[in-house]
Amino acid sequence: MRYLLALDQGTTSSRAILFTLQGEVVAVGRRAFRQLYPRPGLVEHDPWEIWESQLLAAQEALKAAGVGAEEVLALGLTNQRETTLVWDRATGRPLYNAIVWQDRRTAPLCEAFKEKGLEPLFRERTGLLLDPYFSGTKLLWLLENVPGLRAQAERGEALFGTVDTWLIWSLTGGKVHATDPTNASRTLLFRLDRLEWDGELLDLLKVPRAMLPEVRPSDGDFGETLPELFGASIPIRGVLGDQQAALFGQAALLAGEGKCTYGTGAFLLLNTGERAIPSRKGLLTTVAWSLGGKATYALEGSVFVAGAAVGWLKEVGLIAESREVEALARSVEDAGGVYLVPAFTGLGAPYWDPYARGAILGLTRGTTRAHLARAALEGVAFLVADVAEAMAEEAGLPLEELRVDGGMAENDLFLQIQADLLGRAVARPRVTETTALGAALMAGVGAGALDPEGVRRAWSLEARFLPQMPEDRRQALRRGWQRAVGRALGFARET
Ligand SMILES: Nc1ncnc2c1ncn2[C@@H]1O[C@H](COP(=O)(O)OP(=O)(O)O)[C@@H](O)[C@H]1O
Ligand SMILES: O=P(O)(O)OC[C@H](O)CO
Repeated sequence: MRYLLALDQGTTSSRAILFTLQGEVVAVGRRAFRQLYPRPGLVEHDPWEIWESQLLAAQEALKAAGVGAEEVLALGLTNQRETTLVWDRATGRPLYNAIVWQDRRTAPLCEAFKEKGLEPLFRERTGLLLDPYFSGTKLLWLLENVPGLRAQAERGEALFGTVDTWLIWSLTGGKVHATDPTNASRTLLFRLDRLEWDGELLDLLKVPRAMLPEVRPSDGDFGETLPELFGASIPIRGVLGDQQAALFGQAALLAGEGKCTYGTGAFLLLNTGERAIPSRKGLLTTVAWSLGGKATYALEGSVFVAGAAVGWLKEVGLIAESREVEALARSVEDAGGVYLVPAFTGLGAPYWDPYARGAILGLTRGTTRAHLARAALEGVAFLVADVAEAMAEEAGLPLEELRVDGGMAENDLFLQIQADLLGRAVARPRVTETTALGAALMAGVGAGALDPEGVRRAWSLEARFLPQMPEDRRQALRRGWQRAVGRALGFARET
């Protein structure tokens, strides 16, 4: 029993990593799946593709390591959050595509709730805002638009889940319908202080209670995988949302410690300990994890587009591969006065405008591909700097150093830009798959083989980026950025 298996179901790929109990990577499996964009602003995944890609990735990791399932102590599961699924209890058949966290279709629904003055109630109970990002209005949309779904849900025949719940259901062959508080805390249906579904919010969003999963602690018992999947059954002992898993995997275990993960989006989380700190500056209050039923909270700044901006550069043919962006952006000293606001799916923290759209400003005849590439990297770094500033003011806990991970954190130039625009050090650990590491370590804790100190021991520094930009230059750039954001806000409202 020497291994922990992490399943990391992300927005663009499903990964599985086999770790030793000390948090060393043994083998990796990875499968991409399709992104479905039925109309501008809509983003869906096929639930079967989520499941199949995740299963194949896990089988691939075990095979690559030459390790049998009976040697795996426990499985930890982590996932893209908020993405909303519904399926049939009897057959396990999905009743619609998964509506992805980036999807903006419920902007009008959110607006209607806001007009009724309900945002303060949602904010106080759930720590969230009324934005299409979260599961609650996506589920309401499904209940109102999928023929027959509401009646099925009321009879307990249709189930709701975020991606963790869908995968636990699939892994256990439909025996377990459960989630954990970190995932539940992203639905707009869950009370932060009591760690339970909120009856009043369920009524407002007209969600039948019978379709909701049971909420178990992040280090709880989530059943066992079907033996035929991996050759023997593996206990599922850790479940948490991917950003919270990265916070755990970055060993940000104490209040005042934080991290930013740059995957498809960028998510800055600050551990606030036992205190759930309400935000007035566009941050979210969320559950970091619950260990043995005791919750640790976090403040979160959610930036919807990070690596996805680099993905877009690829789609429009400016680069052939994501990693090429670094050399291209490095070939110029600065962005030449160009600002790229990556509001492709609206803006999240701290602006929260589902009608914002991407914008490129400051173009001249001298603007080159390289300037655009650099402006894309800077746009992400500016948004994270906006979030970090709000966070420092609100929590009264200034981040001394930002721990970073995720696909985009492989890019040294980007991390230097981030340190410069933040005016703070940025630290990259040796294991950058911290999301998977966090899930594996949580499973180790759930299985009784590790304590949180073991998590701290698993972290080590690989590189540190120190701010080098003069303060007056930083301020001037950030003022230019604010002007550019002002132009992007509200752009899609008319359409
Ligand atoms: N060298 C790089 N520079 C900038 N962005 C990169 C680089 N390598 C990968 N990315 C971006 O990182 C993202 C993938 O990161 P990952 O952590 O795997 O995301 P997710 O978990 O959201 O699927 C992609 O959007 C990709 O464009
Ligand atoms: O798939 P990622 O890593 O971009 O994470 C997605 C977030 O969980 C969305 O809230």
